[in-house]
Amino acid sequence: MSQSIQFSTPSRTPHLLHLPHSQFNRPLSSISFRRFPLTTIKYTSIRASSSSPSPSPDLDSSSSSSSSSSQVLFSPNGTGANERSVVATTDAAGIEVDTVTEAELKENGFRSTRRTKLICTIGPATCGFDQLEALAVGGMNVARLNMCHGTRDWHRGVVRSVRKLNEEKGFAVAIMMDTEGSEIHMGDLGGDASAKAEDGEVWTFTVRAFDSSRPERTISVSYDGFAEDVRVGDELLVDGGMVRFDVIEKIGPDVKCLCTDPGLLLPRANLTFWRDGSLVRERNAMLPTISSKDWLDIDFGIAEGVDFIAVSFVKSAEVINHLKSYLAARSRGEEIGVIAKIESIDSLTNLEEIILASDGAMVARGDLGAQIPLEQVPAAQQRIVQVCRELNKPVIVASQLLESMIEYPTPTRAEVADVSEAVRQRSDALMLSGESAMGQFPDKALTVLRTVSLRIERWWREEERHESVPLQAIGSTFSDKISEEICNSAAKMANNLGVDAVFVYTTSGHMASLVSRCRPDCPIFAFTTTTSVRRRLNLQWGLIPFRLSFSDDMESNLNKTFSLLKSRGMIKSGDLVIAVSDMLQSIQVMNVP
Ligand SMILES: Nc1ncnc2c1ncn2[C@@H]1O[C@H](COP(=O)(O)OP(=O)(O)O)[C@@H](O)[C@H]1O
Ligand SMILES: C=C(OP(=O)(O)O)C(=O)O
Ligand SMILES: [K+]
Ligand SMILES: [Mg+2]
Repeated sequence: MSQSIQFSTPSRTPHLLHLPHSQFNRPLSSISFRRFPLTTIKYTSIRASSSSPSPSPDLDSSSSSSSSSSQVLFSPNGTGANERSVVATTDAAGIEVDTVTEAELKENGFRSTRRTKLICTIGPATCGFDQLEALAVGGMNVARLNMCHGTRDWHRGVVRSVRKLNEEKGFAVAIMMDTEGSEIHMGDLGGDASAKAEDGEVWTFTVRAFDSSRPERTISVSYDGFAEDVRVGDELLVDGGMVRFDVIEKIGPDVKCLCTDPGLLLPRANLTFWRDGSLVRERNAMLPTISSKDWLDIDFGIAEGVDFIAVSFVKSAEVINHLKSYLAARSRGEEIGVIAKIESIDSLTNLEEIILASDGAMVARGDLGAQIPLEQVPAAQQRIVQVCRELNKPVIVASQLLESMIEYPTPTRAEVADVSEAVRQRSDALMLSGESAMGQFPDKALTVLRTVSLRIERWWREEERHESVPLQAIGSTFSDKISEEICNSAAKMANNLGVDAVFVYTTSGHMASLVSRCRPDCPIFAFTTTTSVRRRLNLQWGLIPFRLSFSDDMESNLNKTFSLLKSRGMIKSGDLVIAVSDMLQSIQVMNVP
């Protein structure tokens, strides 16, 4: 027996309504001012136990709007080629689930699942198929490709391996392509892994390109205007201050610099120059956010079907809108999410409008810390996370989370505290950069993110620190407002009733994001109809995305889901579930039969 509230609209669920006037049978969208009487609140009860406990052809055929693959339920991190082939060949009802999630749900129950999502930058240390699989098994939700490094062929190889992993093992690892952007950076050191600059040495930074090997103590610079813009007396910072130089002389394309803070120069390291204590950024402001090379990379991303494009050095909402319309015109069908990287002063100035225009944001602390004083970075992080939460956009905290693990197998205590803080702020995702791209311990670094996330999330729940921050209303259409209210209520009910899980049935993924935004205590099982939406949902806090074909008949959907999940031991009779749906705009509370 379930208890339910349904917000019924005639266009969506005509069979639920008993409307007195024929005008009410007009589609919702065609009625402008008289929407309120159309929306009825209906208390009804649905028997969720009316069908057999195991999947049956009848159950599946009841979802008439579904595609022929309606029998297959994909979980977030699947495995089991055997089961897949059974499904493919017998067309029988089945479930595909990876050993990691399945074991987690079976052994420890719903509550044990990790809510914070994990992103790994893929590089030479992790680009092999087995290495990628190890990351997926270790909890990687999103693989990031930094187009600053590597060739397109190299990146294509990684994209295809991740896709193969998803197809063969049932994972839903999303791919995020990160643009190079046109800020100033060093060249690639002619193949050297690094170069050591010592105190008092004079180095040459030049806009000349080298045909053969790199001359001693010479660094090429990506930006042609460099020698022109820089002045004698300026301070030159590599990677926001990892190495420092004073500009002492300019000779044509060459700029002579005296090393004042020694350190390791890494290929393609970011360069900033400072004058009288302030960042010089006049010329940077004139560089395009998306360079011509970036546009080629974006075309590559569209062709390879990446899930997200992260835009480096965003300055305004305009560039995000521009890219989004480009993507809408080019990427037919499959949507690509645009993530704004907040890593410049301009992006902080225009934060709200940038985030509003984007599909998510990244706190890119590496470059941000080179553009604003380091002591301001934590407050900026807190603000970005908060604004994203308010505006319902996923937010990623990135860079140097476990930097020491590039070289060492265990993190510093300060790094663990930093990861904890990002989890405590309830950001959607944490990102590894060098730790997974070229570090010596990528799997161990991922394990640290996983275990720290789990522990801090548990602590949060044990302390019953339910959110007191009121979330502002964001829906613009009446239908969106209803969805938002349903999700807010569902999350509140879930906490108050101590339910085991919220189930959300969503086609676009929007309803799932609204539940995620409330950060309920229990995990959120998000059922969606396409693999691309399923992958995109994998970036958002608390969502365990499944692909499932479903109809607008919630009773049938619930019965089917219960059967499929029960048959694999992922839920059991008596578990308390709240189900919300965006087709029906309903909330139902029930025990699994
Ligand atoms: N595709 C790649 N190929 C080679 N090296 C890479 C790749 N991606 C990342 N790396 C290495 O990992 C380091 C850290 O990655 P990331 O933080 O994304 O880049 P950056 O240091 O340029 O901001 C890079 O400096 C680079 O040495
Ligand atoms: C994530 C960042 O960007 P990238 O690694 O591309 O410089 C950053 O600057 O923190
Ligand atoms: K980048
Ligand atoms: Mg950056």
